[in-house]
Amino acid sequence: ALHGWFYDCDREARWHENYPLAKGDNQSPIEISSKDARYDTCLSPWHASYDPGAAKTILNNGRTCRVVFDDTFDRSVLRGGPLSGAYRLRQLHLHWGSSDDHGSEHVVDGVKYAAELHMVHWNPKHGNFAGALKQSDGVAVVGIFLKVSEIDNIKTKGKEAPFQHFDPSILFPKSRDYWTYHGSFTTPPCEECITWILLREPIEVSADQMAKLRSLSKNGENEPVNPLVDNWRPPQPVKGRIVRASFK
Ligand SMILES: CC[C@H](C)CCC(=O)Nc1ccc(S(N)(=O)=O)cc1
Ligand SMILES: [Zn+2]
Repeated sequence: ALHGWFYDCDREARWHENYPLAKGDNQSPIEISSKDARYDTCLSPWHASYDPGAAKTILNNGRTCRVVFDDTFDRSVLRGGPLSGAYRLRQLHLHWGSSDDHGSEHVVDGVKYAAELHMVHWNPKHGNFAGALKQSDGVAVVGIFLKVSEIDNIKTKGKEAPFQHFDPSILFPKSRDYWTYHGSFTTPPCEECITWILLREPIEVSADQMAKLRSLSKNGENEPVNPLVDNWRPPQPVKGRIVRASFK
């Protein structure tokens, strides 16, 4: 992006100086209050059909760890839930803290999770991703909370899954229960083009896996080490938006 932007607190409050949308009325993330969410019986279940062969690369862009997928055709798609039509999976990435007690972007009943996984999909009826960003129904992001499992007292050996055959639907928790609301990118330019689908059930990751995330650096090779942690935006004003729940 032309203008650099940063996460440390006071800097986030200044994003709007170069990215006016950051002060919009539909910004993300938000605080989810489960008691204020409205159970909507009309909400249908969401379905993902992902092709593991669509996974291409994993990269550290200095702001997050991102896995990109081939989205040149309807190869890995998300449909149903609050969405109409099939949305193409473009990339997934994470936001995490410097310790297990914070790191997620959305906060649920005051609970911050250690990390939050975002699976970013776009609506092909808008031609391409850049076009989809300009539409309020252009993008759908599935947000999945990560909490550190208790079983971490006993060291578990993590398996390395090759990314060429990586099926992201393995990351989905058992329950498909979700909250949905209309919001924005949580990083500049903060377009308000996102239908958020936040899964209620977090998935468990080991302390080793969290430590792996925290071992990534913001800096490039042969530069002073600058740990890539705390890459989360704080909750933004709800401004009267309704959060719907797919469950009672
Ligand atoms: C304007 C073009 C844009 C920089 C293209 C790159 C991109 O995909 N950005 C992006 C995607 C998802 C989120 S989030 N965290 O899921 O809301 C935040 C930013
Ligand atoms: Zn994100």
